[in-house]
Amino acid sequence: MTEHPTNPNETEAILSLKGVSKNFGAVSALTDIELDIHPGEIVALVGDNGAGKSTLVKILAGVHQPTSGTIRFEGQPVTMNGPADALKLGIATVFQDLALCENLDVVANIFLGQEKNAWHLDEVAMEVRSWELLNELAARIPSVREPIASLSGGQRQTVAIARSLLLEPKIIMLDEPTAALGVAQTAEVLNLVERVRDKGLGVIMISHNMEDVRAVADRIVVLRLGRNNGVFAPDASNEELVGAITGAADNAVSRRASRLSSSAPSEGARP
Ligand SMILES: Nc1ncnc2c1ncn2[C@@H]1O[C@H](COP(=O)(O)OP(=O)(O)OP(=O)(O)O)[C@@H](O)[C@H]1O
Repeated sequence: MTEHPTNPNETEAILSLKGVSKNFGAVSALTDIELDIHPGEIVALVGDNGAGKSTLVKILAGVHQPTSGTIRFEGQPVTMNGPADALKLGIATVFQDLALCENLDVVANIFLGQEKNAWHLDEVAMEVRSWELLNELAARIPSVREPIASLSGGQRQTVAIARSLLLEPKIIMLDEPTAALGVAQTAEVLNLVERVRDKGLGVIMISHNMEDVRAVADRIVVLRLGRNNGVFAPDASNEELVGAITGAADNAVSRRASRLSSSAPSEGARP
């Protein structure tokens, strides 16, 4: 893992959640979530199916509104009534489906949804900006005039990430960016995620792949049944992470946790 320039603990959080809950009717999808994201850090959000990861990402993307709790952006409490509000604040999201148009080329996809932008119809300016964004990510795209249909899974993810950087966000959320990618493409996308972090953005990455998470994350935040269930350093063992994710009652993880709770705080799990 590359060294990053700022120590998250010394910088103010860009995004800070306190006591965020979300109910869908009688279903409590999230309860009292606490989460801080600092500039220049990758926070992995992990949890089993139904743990609340997507709900949390949708709240931060402005798709859902929390039932209660406070979201602060750069210290100010904010309300996001829709995805446009999140984008305007500087929170970009790359959803798992990527939302790319197969038949359009890379430039058109990067500028998709920017129809009202002054430069939208300036083909040369758009192409130049597309190359800039891709070069910043050191992305390997053969031509920005290729239709998306001819690109690999990793290249598509790259285009979707480049597009999310167009509006110069401060936070980027990536939902399973390496799902369904092969080994080499996964490595390439993880390098890309690190470059986004090294630009000083706060990155939230949802993943089910603990190897990927440990490879790039600065902190691993576990959700279980809609609640915070521990924050781990990337050197946490698989056993610790799986224990927190599944809540396995009698295993090395729970025994370690009870041992730790009766002694001094440790560097490892902080449930
Ligand atoms: N629109 C909705 N209406 C009702 N319940 C919902 C809605 N969205 C999510 N839920 C419920 O909220 C809980 C959390 O779901 P969520 O999709 O956020 O979990 P997840 O961690 O993203 O799971 P997965 O890894 O399977 O995507 C689940 O019990 C789910 O059924």
